[in-house]
Amino acid sequence: MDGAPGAPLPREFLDFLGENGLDPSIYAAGDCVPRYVRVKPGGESCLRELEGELACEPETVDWLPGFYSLPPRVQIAGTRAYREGKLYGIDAASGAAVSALSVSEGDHVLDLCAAPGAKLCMMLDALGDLGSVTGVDVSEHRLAACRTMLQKYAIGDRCRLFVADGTMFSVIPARVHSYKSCESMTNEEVQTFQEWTSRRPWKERKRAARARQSATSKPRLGFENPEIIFYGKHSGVIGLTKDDLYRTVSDNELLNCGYDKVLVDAECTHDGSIRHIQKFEQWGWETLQQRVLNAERTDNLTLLQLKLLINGFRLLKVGGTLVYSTCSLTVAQNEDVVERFIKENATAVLQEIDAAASWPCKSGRIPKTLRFDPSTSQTSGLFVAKFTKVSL
Ligand SMILES: C[S@@+](CC[C@H](N)C(=O)[O-])C[C@H]1O[C@@H](n2cnc3c(N)ncnc32)[C@H](O)[C@@H]1O
Repeated sequence: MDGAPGAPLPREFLDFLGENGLDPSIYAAGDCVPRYVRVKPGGESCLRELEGELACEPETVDWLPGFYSLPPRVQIAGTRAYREGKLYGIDAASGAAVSALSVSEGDHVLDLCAAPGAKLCMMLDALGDLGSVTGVDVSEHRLAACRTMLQKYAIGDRCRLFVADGTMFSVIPARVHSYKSCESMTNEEVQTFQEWTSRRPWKERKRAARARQSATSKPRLGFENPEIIFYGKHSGVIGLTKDDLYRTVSDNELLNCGYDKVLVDAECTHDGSIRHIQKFEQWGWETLQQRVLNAERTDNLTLLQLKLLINGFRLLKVGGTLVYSTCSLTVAQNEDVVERFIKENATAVLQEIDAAASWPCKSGRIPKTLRFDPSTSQTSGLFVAKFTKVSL
């Protein structure tokens, strides 16, 4: 298989699609899927300038407010609007997954697989002047990129970021801490979190370096202690003690004080992402075998996806909303995971995504779940399921 652009997909990948009941023709749209950008609320004036710089007109995405489509091969990184943090690249199907969560002012939101963070940025914009977003990712360097994004787009005020295993993460929402912190603040001896700065005091940097060193000698997955790597001014962290921040509550208490909204945008084989698949033309098709097609990896992934979904749901309050999404189109990583999850979680109920009536997607194998496929949606491939937690 040569690496020429537009080269046919390799036999192994076609076999993978066949085994998973996927029609290879959905990839035929690959070269025509537009590039999407989201303009930050209030930044729409940059569109005229963008049109001049890119010599093409950004087209409004009718079904998704704030989104614009551009020709597939346009590069936005050199534009002024991008450099000045007025827009960022995010696929429209990803935007739909966030939209399905219906984040509103005052919500306390958990993003359990947050990095590199385009969806997290979109959720922060929806928060307004109240609430918080807690971003979690197991990959420190990917989450550091997410922190850079928050700083670039100046939207991190109500956000906190934890390097942690999402299958075990247990930090409670910011509103629960703030109640407790009033009591703990009376003891001046207790060390509390100060305003976040990238320039940490020498002692703290030394401690973090020691922690990092010992972490590299242990496998990262399975670690139990989350590490906070960023918190904004109004994220509810300042003034807390470490004990307060990392205080856990029982599963029963979580029913009342859990997160209002949870996004589980789970790690997956990325086979629905046409741009991701195209990258293997440069990386070499043999790496596709290891990173996408390997059956053992897929089995481990489906287990990871289920565990992430179960833990995300555990941290959701009664009446709250959880969205599960992947950029794989295989049934094993989507409907099968959803089915197993519902079977084991009696309080989880699938919800209709009302806004989807105008979206260019199809129903998944399970009613109320959705599939965006590149050929019909003109977006990257994505699966979305929305749940609520009912009390029994
Ligand atoms: C599909 S990406 C998330 C994309 C992200 N939501 C966005 O919009 O930019 C999946 C992420 O899951 C993370 N991940 C993998 N295993 C994890 C785990 N056990 N806990 C938390 N995050 C995990 C990966 O590091 C990766 O960043």
